Amino acid sequence: MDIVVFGAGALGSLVGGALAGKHAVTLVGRDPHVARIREDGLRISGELDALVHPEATTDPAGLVADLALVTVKAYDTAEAAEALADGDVDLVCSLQNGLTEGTLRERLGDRVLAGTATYGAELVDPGHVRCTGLGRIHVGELDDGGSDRAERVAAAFRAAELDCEADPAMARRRWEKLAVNAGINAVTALAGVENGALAGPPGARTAERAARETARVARAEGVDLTDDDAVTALRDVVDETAANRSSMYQDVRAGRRTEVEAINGAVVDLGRANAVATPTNGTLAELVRTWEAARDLRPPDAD
Ligand SMILES: NC(=O)C1=CN([C@@H]2O[C@H](COP(=O)(O)OP(=O)(O)OC[C@H]3O[C@@H](n4cnc5c(N)ncnc54)[C@H](OP(=O)(O)O)[C@@H]3O)[C@@H](O)[C@H]2O)C=CC1
Ligand SMILES: CC(C)(CO)C(=O)C(=O)O
Repeated sequence: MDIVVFGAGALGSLVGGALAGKHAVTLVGRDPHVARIREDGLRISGELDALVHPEATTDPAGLVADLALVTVKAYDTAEAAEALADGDVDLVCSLQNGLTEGTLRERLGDRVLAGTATYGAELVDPGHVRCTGLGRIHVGELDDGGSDRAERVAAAFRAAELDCEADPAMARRRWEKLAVNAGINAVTALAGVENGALAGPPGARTAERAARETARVARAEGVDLTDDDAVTALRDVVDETAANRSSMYQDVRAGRRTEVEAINGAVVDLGRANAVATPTNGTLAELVRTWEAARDLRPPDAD
């Protein structure tokens, strides 16, 4: 399968590098990371160990592939969609956090599949990505149901020894992941703690309130996700990734813009549209925005 990975940062390099052992992979990213890959290959360390030689480019124009994986940060999704629309890709699958598939579908139509990833990845140096935790990738149709094309994508991932399955209930899966991220990411980023610090009070209280709010918004959107489902998923991830720093914590430590708008901000926006109160997500979003604003990391049109 010819695969383009659009956004060869941490997650894109890990997944794209793993796929490169079995498929023709092109990573689309930035220098110096791309330049190093072209010179010496891509080193994968940590829970996975490989040296692979995928194609790599900084030029997003004219991409041709059977499958394009989208692994840019949520706030770069529209730009990724625009670049892919100018190319010739049969299928597009997001592995991003946040409900980004709508933005992709607006520009790319029904070529877009939904996806979630719980592998942990950190970019160590140009040309070197570390797998900080094994996880699972789920792919499927945005509006649920079985899907031959999702099965083909999952089989291609499994052929490269990635843990992946096609999920006929991706709407629930995406909202469950959003509830987990709404609970973990902002709390760990603001408190400066690893995920395991949310295993008990006081952190667990805030995280679980945010997850429950997200489940209520999911149900208002027609997705069958109970409060208990959301809290159980949160607790499972806290346990499984206890030593991990969440991606938002990593962004804060690095002084980078976060994905708060696609996570807690999205819960608040969709809650407002459905008359569902989301006070905890609202407070978490405002606190992260305050941190971003103090460092001039907010987009120009942000309030
Ligand atoms: N890292 C992880 O463990 C996990 C990440 N995720 C999700 O996956 C997504 C990606 O996360 P992560 O890999 O950590 O983020 P990174 O910032 O490491 O990777 C994104 C990369 O895409 C690049 N990029 C953005 N736009 C373009 C463009 N137009 N052309 C070329 N390159 C571009 C970025 O470059 P630049 O910064 O210079 O714009 C960056 O290198 C996020 O939604 C995240 O929440 C989900 C699960 C786990
Ligand atoms: C599941 C979790 C919280 C693991 O850290 C994640 O997806 C992230 O850090 O963005």
